[in-house]
Formats: sequence, structure tokens, C-alpha cells
Amino acid sequence: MNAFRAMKALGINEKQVKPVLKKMLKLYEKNWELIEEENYRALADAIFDEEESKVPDKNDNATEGTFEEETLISSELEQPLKRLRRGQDGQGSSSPNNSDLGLTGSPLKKPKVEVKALPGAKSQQQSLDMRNSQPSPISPQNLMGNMSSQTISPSRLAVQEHSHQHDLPDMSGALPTDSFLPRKQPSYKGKEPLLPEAAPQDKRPNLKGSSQAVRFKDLIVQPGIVLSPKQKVPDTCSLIKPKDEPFTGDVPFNDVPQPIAIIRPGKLIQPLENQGIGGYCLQNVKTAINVSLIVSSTFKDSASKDHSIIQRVSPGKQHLQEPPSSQFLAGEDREENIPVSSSPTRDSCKLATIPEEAPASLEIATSALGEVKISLSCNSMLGRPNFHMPSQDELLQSMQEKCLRSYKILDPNFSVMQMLKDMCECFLDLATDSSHESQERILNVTPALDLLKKSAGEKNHVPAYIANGSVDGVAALQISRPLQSLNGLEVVKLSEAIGSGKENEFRDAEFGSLIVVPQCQLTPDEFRSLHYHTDITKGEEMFEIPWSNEVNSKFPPYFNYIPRNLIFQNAYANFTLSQIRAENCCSACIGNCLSSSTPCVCSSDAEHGFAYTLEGFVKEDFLEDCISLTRDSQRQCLSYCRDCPLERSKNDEMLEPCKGHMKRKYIKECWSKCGCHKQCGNRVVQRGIRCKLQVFFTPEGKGWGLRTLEMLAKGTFVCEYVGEILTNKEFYERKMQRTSSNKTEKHAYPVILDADWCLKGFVKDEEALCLDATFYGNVARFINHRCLDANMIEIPVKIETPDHHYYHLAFFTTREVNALEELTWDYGIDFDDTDQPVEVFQCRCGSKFCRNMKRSNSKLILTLYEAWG
Ligand SMILES: C[S@@+](CC[C@H](N)C(=O)[O-])C[C@H]1O[C@@H](n2cnc3c(N)ncnc32)[C@H](O)[C@@H]1O
Repeated sequence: MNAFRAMKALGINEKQVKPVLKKMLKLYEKNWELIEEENYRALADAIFDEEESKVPDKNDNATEGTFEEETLISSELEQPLKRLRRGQDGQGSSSPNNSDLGLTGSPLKKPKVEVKALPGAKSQQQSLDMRNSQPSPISPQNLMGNMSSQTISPSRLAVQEHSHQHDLPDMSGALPTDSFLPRKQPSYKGKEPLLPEAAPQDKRPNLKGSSQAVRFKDLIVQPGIVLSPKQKVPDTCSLIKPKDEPFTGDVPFNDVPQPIAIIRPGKLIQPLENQGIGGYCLQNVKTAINVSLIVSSTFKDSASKDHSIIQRVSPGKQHLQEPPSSQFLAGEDREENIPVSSSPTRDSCKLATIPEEAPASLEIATSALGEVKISLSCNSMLGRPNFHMPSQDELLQSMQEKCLRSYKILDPNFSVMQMLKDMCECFLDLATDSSHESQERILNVTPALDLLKKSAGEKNHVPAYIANGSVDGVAALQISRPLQSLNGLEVVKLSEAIGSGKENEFRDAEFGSLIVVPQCQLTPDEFRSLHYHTDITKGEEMFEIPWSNEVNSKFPPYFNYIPRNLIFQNAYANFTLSQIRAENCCSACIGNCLSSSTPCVCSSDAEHGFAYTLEGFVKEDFLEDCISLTRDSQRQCLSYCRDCPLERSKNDEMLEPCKGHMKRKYIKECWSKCGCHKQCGNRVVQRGIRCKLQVFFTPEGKGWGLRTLEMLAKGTFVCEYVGEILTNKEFYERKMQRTSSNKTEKHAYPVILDADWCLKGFVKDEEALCLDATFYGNVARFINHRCLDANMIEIPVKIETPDHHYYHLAFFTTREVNALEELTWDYGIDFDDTDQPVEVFQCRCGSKFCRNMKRSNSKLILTLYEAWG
């Protein structure tokens, strides 16, 4: 009698109860305890299923065939339709398993889990085999107050269940709270709390005959899931949209059964059932807004592919706007004031009852297949007169702006939306125990190169954002570092990266502007490098020089950027004014020395006059002279010291003979004691870097390199080699120290300033200088070597001191260089000599003149002949 009474409370009459109860008693071997549990929950479920099974569904028949076929093929796969309860069209589905039992979807065998869906949120069900099935993301209609709940039964579980049909379940089996994977399947059968107050007939439009609840045949059991018949939802309110199909508003609802289940582990989150919310509550902001991660089922009805089940919720204001009265359903639903679509196809849709304080929710992001989604739901704010639900776009835009303001981070490839989607994917990976997959997952970012290429052609191959003086848009940090976990994600603040007033530029950028890096993988140096993402010069140069890595996840080595050489300690490089003798400066000049008919004393060459053209390039003949002196062995002039400072610095007892020093041509520039204007054409190198450059990771295995972002004419000054001015003795000591302390700076960056050594009989130690850019240097430290035909040449430039032993080393282009071409120079390295200041490396310059390539001498000579005509 108690059973009948309990069922009556649910609006189920005796006639319906009797046959089912009979079957249950038989099945349970008259074990009333099992049947009574949870206030006859199992019985109720069985009756619902029985009711549904009474109405034959021709689609289901078709599906059934499919199912059996598929079961044969793979026990992993189960056709979605098989798992569905039919909608209000009165079609009930029956599964083979259910038929076996005589109780459609008997909870005894296939217990179902009904979980409350996030009211107003797009509720979805998760087929755990979603990866095996055709992707068809579900985006159920998001209606305020649309309280959905369905029965879920993933196919993998189904398979397990089949083999355990008679192990009548220990329903109390606890499950891990952190996984959605079907483990040894516990069954809720008869143990799930049946909430009598949640199951009155009038609140359950789908219970009788034309059940609208969508049900899987099998069960996902998740901790924290509360089953409630009340939560059954009209499936017409939640439609499935295949990923590749656009949303159309005119999809017939009746054709669209949607399995939905929201799975909510208990511990992670506060119970949401009272709020009518299903899902993971990741954050609970003062009870007002919940961020929910919802796991939903994604599957495709293979038997009715043409249904192209569609319903993508477009969260937006419309979800919360007062619906016109015509949009309320008649009868009990009208009383509930449930807004529904005005679509005529919805007429037959009965909606689930919602609580008075119906929460509203906004879908934010979903995983690729729609299995996991993030939505925001608002509860207590709902009643406020000024409350309106922002649209997804509004929210993301606002969030984006907030991030820009707060973090001042720029990365063209990152967006808030992408981050949230990644979060869904990470969640999915973790939840399905595929953490190893997530390790390999790579943040999908558009290479900076692509951006540049896209823009090439606009303005002489110069990207627009470069042409207008801003290189922010190309400061594309390429992060392809594996994401370790959700927790490993961090939005890094780059407060120094953008100067004030730059924010607007960032905001206007085409892409989002955050950098996401895995928190735990950054070394302090990497972190610092990241800070200089937009400008490796840290603002020291006139123009920013960004860096980019399209090859791997490495960061540039950390170093101190200095725009001018600095004396380390013992080097003798006197820059004092008193050092500059009158005869070495053009104090009488005015304006631009280059415009003068007769070259002043500051001209570089008595024969050719000034080294620069009026346009600021190195003159063709001067340049060619420099090039041939460097490249043409026949013209190359080496001088040999009797007592070579390089050899002396090694402190060896036995000094080796001098290896020779190359004679070079100088450029002399005007300086402080000169009378000319600061814009005088004979002041080029001292004005600093003017080209748009980028540090990038070379794909050929040379490490970092430097490239130009714009086309450079022949003879253009690119940059000078800047570093600490060391005596060679000091450099050698450093080198030894590094070796003995096992400090393995990957590269050493010395350049010997030996251009005048051949002029002197004896060079003192403090005058035998080099530039070391290992710790302090400028962007030139990234320039890689290229044998012979490099596109830059280094030319000694005398600026503030007449001394020959100290000079600047400036790089000029040897030919026209295209945008995005790597800038290289010939280090002059002898690859057969391991005893050199620069460590010998395996050359990957790619030049056909490469001195490090294993080839016969005759071939090399032939190539050289070809090159020099
Ligand atoms: C001045 S650094 C150039 C910047 C360096 N690639 C980096 O990642 O910092 C010189 C070092 O770069 C590498 N390198 C330069 N040119 C190279 C080439 N043609 N082939 C291979 N490695 C090269 C060598 O390791 C060399 O010691």
C-alpha cells in the first residue's frame, strides 16, 4: 500500500503501478527493502520507463536496427537515439535492453541519473563515448527558467552494465569526485534520493506517456548527482546542433530529441539542486553568479542524420527579457511564467517548472565538441529591477578590455574566449584521464610570421602597423608550450611591456592581447624575457624590437640591454672631450657636412670623401671596397703582430704566433666638437637603430636570430655591435671562469676590435679590446653567422674618439634585403680552429660558400670562382 501511496503522490495511479511493481518484485525476489529505498525511487523510474515504452516509435525501430548492428561492430558505440526518450510527440523509445527487462529502461538494470540542469543554461548530456561518435555539439536552448534534466547513460557503461545485469548493485558505492570516466559502474538503482517534493505530476510534463525526458539506456554515476524526476525536461527545449551546421532558427523542435545531463560532483561545489542548477560550480561569487562547467553529451543520431538537430543557444539579452505574453505556455506553464520561443514549433513543447527565483545563465565557452561548457548563472540578482543579462559578446569584450587594462599584455593570438575554450578542453582531458594528451596539447596560435605575411604587400611589404610606427601588432610571442594542467595556466602580467598611452593601440589590435603561459614552467630568466616580449630593448632604442618564436616554446636568453658600449674595467677607451684634438673635428662646419662642396676633416676617406650618401646609406663604392676587402682573399690584407695581444691574454707559457688581423676601412662620423647640425648626414651610426627589426627563433637550428621587418636598401645602417668593452685579457679570464665553474652560457658573444693592431708595432693589453655582449649587449648579439655572402658587413666606425684601438662596429647591408629576411654577417670564423674567442659551432648558414661544409676543396674553389665571376 505504501508503494501505491508513494506513487500516487507522484501522480501515478494504481493501474500504472501494479504491473510494474509485480515485475519488480519478481526481479528483486520480493526484496521490498530495495524497492522501498529512496521512497520507491526505483519503482517510479520503472513506471516512467514503462509508460514511455508503450508508445511505439517508428524512428526508434529504425534506430534499434542500427543499434544492434552497431553493438555488433563495437560495444563502445551506442546510437544516441537509442538513449533518448522521445519528446512530447508521444513517441517513446525503447531500447533492446529495456525490452529485455520488460521495463523500459528499468532503473534496476539501467539506472538512470537525472540531474538538474542549470536553469536557463544550456544543459547537455555527456556521452562518454563522444570521441567515438560523430561530433555534434549540443547547444540546448537557453531559456530563462528552462529547467532541464535528463537521464544519462553512457554507452561504455552500458556495455559494462550488460555484463553485470544480475549483480544487483550496491547502490551506495562511492565514486571518485574528480572524474567522469565510467569506472566500475556503481548503480544508483534504488539508492538515489527520490525527492518526492520534486516529483508531483503537474511539475513533470514528461512523465506520462509522452515523456519528454531524454534518457540514455545506461548510466553515468557521478558523485553529487541528485536524481529527481522533477528534473526531467522537455527535450524540445534542448536541441542538438551538429558542429558543422549553422544555426537556423526554423528547425522543427519535434524532430530534435536532445539528451542532456549535467553532472555535478558533489564535493567540488556547493550543492546546486536547491538553486535548480546543475554543473560544476567553479566559482561562487557571493551567491549571485556561478561559473559552471557543464559536462554534456555530444552524440549524433546516425539513424536520422538529416535531422541535423540544431539549436545553438545565443546567450544574450533576449534570454532575460520579459517575453511577450504570447510566449508563455498555456495552462500550468503559463502560470509558471516560463518564456519560450515564439516559434510555432514550440507549441507542443511543455516546459519544466522553474523555481520562483529562476536563475538565468549565459553560456560562455564550450569544448570543441560541446561536451564541456562554461556558463555564468545568476540567481539572486535576477529579481533586481536593473538586472539584465549581458550578451556573450558584451561580456567578452568587457573582459578583454579589463584584461588589457589590468595586465597590459599583448599577444595577437590570445583571446579570453580561447582561454575559456582551452579551459573546457583541459577539463575534458583531465576528466577523461587523458592528462597525457593535455600535456601534448598545444596552444593554437597564429604565427607572427603569418601575421606579417598577411600584411606584406600593404605599403611596400611593410606591415601596416610597422609602417605607422607601431610594431606592437607584430610582437607575436608564439607560445606553443604544452599546457600541463588547468592550474598551470596563468595570465601573466606584463605591466612593463606597454608604456602608458599604448593601451589604445593594443585595444585596436586585431587580436586579443594576453599572454598565457604555463605558470610552473618559467624560469626567472624566461619570465623576465617575457616581460620584454613587446620590446627586447626595454625601451632603450628609438623603436621597439619585438621577439617571436614560431618554432618552439623557448624564450630568448635573458641579458641586459644596453644601447651603447660600456667599459667593463681595465679597457682604455677615453671618450673625454679633451681627447679630441681640434684637427680631428670639423668645428667650422655648419648644417650638413655632406652638403658641403669640399669634404671636411670628418670625411672618412680622402679619396672618396664621406662614406654616406645624402640619403644616409653607405656609398656604393665605399661599401664594395669594404666587402671585397673582407671577402676577397686576394684583396684581403692581414697583418701579423710580433707579440699578439690575443696570444698574450691566454697566459700560456708558450705563445703561439699571431694568426693575423685584417686591415679594414673606417667610417668617421662627426661628433660633439664638430660645428655641424645634429642631423648632419655624417652622423648615422650615432643616431641609433632606425630599422624595424625582430628577434626570432631560426628554424634552421641556429638558435635566435635577427631579421628585418621591412625591406632594407643596400648600404643601410642596421645596428652596431654593442657590449661591454673588455680587454682581451679580461675576456679570456671570463671565458676560463665560465668553463671552470661549469657555467654554460650557451653562446659567447665576443668581437675583437683588432682593426688597428696591424698599424701598431705593439698593442698594450689595455688597448687590445673586445666587445662582449654575453651579459650586456644590444640586439646585435642575436645576429647569426653566414659564410661569405652574408647580407650585412661590419664596418669600424670612429665617433667620439680618434683612437684606433677603440671604435664602434656597425652593420650595414651588403645588398637589398627583403622584409622578414634574416640578417647575417660573416664572423670570419675558421671552423678548423678550435682555439678562437668565439666557440666553434656546426655552421648551418645555408650558404653555398659555407666553410664548414664537408666538401672537396675543388668544389669550393669552383663555387668561389662562380661567385666572383
Ligand atoms: C652571437 S650568437 C648569435 C645568436 C645566437 N643564435 C643565439 O641564439 O643567441 C652566436 C652563436 O649563434 C650560433 N650560430 C650563429 N650562426 C650560426 C650558424 N650559421 N650556424 C649554426 N649556429 C650559428 C652559434 O651557436 C654561435 O655560437
